[in-house]
Amino acid sequence: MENKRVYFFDTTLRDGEQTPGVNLNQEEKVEIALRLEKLGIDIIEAGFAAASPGDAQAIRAVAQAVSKPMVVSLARTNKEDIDAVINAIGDIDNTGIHIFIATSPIHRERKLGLTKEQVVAKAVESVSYAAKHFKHIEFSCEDSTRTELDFLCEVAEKVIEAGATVLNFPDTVGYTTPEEYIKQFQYIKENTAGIENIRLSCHCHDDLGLALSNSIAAIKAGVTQVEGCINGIGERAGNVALEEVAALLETRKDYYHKETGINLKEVARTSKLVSRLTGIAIPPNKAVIGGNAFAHSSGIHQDGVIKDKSTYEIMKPESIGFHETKLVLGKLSGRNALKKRYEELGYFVNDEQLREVFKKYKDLADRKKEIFDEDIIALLETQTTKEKHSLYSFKDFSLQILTDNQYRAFVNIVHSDGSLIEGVGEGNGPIDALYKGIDGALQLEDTELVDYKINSISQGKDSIGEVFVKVRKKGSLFQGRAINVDIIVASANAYIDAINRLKTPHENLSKI
Ligand SMILES: CC(=O)SCCNC(=O)CCNC(=O)[C@H](O)C(C)(C)COP(=O)(O)OP(=O)(O)OC[C@H]1O[C@@H](n2cnc3c(N)ncnc32)[C@H](O)[C@@H]1OP(=O)(O)O
Ligand SMILES: CC(C)C(=O)C(=O)O
Ligand SMILES: [Mg+2]
Repeated sequence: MENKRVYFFDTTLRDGEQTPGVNLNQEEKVEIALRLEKLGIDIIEAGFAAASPGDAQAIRAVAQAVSKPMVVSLARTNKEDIDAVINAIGDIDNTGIHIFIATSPIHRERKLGLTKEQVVAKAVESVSYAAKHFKHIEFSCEDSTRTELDFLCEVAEKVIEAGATVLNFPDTVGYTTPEEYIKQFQYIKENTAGIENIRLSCHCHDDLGLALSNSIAAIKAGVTQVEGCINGIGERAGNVALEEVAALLETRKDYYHKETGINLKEVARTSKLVSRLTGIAIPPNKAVIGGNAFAHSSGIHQDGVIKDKSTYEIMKPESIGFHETKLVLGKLSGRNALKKRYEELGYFVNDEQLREVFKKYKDLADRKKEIFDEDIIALLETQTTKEKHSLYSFKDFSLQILTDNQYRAFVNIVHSDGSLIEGVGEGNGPIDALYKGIDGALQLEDTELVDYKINSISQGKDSIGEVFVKVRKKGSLFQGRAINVDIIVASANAYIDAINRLKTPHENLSKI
């Protein structure tokens, strides 16, 4: 009967630590291991005991800290490395060893300087020695995918005889293809005596972006253990991301018919922890765990998701521990997404308001990369303010630089009856010139600007500027407010907003 259970072997603490720049101390390894236990990982490779006394201690600490997963350490085919593992964890229950040697011609000849016979001899000798101390012995033929198939079978057969219980055939340099990897496993299964009693394992690197495809191909070929790292970290382009394998087997259970021990709800938490402790950021577009994995930004997709999430989501964000689907507002969003976001923020807009605010929204989105909640609230608030006070509206302006700080502004304002009013003003800086131009256009002789404030409403250098002004006329104060990505336009609109209020006296701020 086909074996349905796929065992998850996590090597975040060993191959993951081989990510350039990553260095995990004992406490960090234990913290990650405890999280991996919650995730439901079957085997944790906690390090390489011979690498340093600190790593040996960390492996021991991990083995003492977790109770369910088996803990193993990597070792080369020499007595010193194996002794380092025995000393680190040999006395702790539920531990094992992972011994490897490269088998490909390039590694044998150029790296190890060993013949095929010598490689076999080292493999057999080390496995036999380790078998005196461990029941669980994984053996890996490093660079298996560039190794002669018959030689792989020969090594496999000999280490099985010597006591290996798991055989791993790594695609060390991310070289194989799914079809080729399947054929490799089929060949090994058909031509290696004793292989039927052995757990077969795959270990895929992502140099050509095929780590997931190759791992899943291996599983299709009958492999029952998959090795990888959380967030796909690891040597060079990294290892297969285990969360991707788990999500794939779960989401396409209808196709693969496999069982795992993985609790997918722990994926997001585990991924964040590994990212934080390794310092390796998760790219936003990363499958399953990226910040955009459950974010929708285009109007047609957002509309579909509002109507039924399954239109564009094949997994539920909650099922892997994320909070919710995100509709990201931007240039490509439509009315339905904007309306929904307003509702979520507690603003209920009618169709007419939505039509009007949507025009402004698109205008803003053309100029601004990211639209934040503050932006759209501000759009709505100026919209409703404008609906109330609209005697004058600002049309446009142009500026001339005269000398140093001296500017001349040409201002066009539209009266509610449709007539155009022009004004020219000179001042100290662009805003002063602009305001003098507005004063000139509207003949505001007895008004005085008493306050001017500018804030950035949202985030980023293209954020919206919010301008507040206070204008005094005959002892009364009138406030104006406006927003725009262009702070000069915001300044003009805020001033005209105050003037509009001034022309409707019951809206004044205070009597002084
Ligand atoms: C595919 C993989 O990811 S394999 C795991 C890779 N991980 C690591 O290397 C991290 C930990 N490594 C280390 O800390 C160090 O490399 C150590 C402590 C293990 C060894 O350090 P050193 O003794 O200084 O050797 P160095 O790293 O320079 O060279 C590796 C040696 O191991 C030999 N070697 C490599 N693989 C094996 C193997 N599987 N079995 C036996 N010998 C091996 C190499 O031929 C080389 O031998 P040489 O010194 O006789 O030329
Ligand atoms: C040690 C082995 C399993 C390895 O990491 C590889 O071959 O990539
Ligand atoms: Mg590796």
